[in-house]
Amino acid sequence: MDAFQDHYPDAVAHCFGCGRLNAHGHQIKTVWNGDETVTRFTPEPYHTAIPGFVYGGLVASLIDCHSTATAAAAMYRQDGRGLDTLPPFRFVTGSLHVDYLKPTPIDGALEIRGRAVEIKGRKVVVETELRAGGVVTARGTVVAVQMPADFGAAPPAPHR
Ligand SMILES: CCCCCCCCCC(=O)SCCNC(=O)CCNC(=O)[C@H](O)C(C)(C)COP(=O)(O)OP(=O)(O)OC[C@H]1O[C@@H](n2cnc3c(N)ncnc32)[C@H](O)[C@@H]1OP(=O)(O)O
Repeated sequence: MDAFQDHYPDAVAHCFGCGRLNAHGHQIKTVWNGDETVTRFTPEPYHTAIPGFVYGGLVASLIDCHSTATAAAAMYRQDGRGLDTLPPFRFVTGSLHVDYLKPTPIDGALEIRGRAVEIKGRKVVVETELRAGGVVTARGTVVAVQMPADFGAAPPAPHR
């Protein structure tokens, strides 16, 4: 199944967390599962915080990009539009709140599930949980806001 991120226009496909055109990034892939959205991501050994456990910044990044993707998909769904129809919905993070409930083990796939709980104007609030081995280890709330027309007017920096 196509992921939401596979439909991001090239101009906004360079994000470190979710851009398919960022060779150094996480390139997460998110899909619908009923009313929820799901991303699966397997951390690498170098994503370590304390040996055996995932760096919290990675957890936040996964929740962030999963949630902005969920915001866009929820807006398309509300409008009854396909993910690649124009004009595209593009969301950036206005606010990212993460509660770290337990250490996240690094030795296996992580599952991130989210749900749009509010859609109002240009804003979508997304609640997201991250699980390791079926256990919720982090919970996030993201306020995603449709990207203003003048956002990201500069060309993307070249990747090295
Ligand atoms: C599809 C392609 C996407 C690819 C990229 C994925 C992105 C991945 C995640 C990121 O890393 S994005 C980069 C980090 N984020 C930023 O750099 C955003 C910087 N901030 C801004 O550009 C502006 O502050 C922002 C666009 C978020 C909001 O400014 P606006 O002037 O467009 O919003 P406005 O003030 O009109 O507020 C619209 C609604 O959002 C709400 N809002 C805005 N900022 C908020 C905030 N910080 N916290 C809570 N709510 C916020 C605001 O209250 C309001 O809600 P209500 O309609 O209910 O009143």
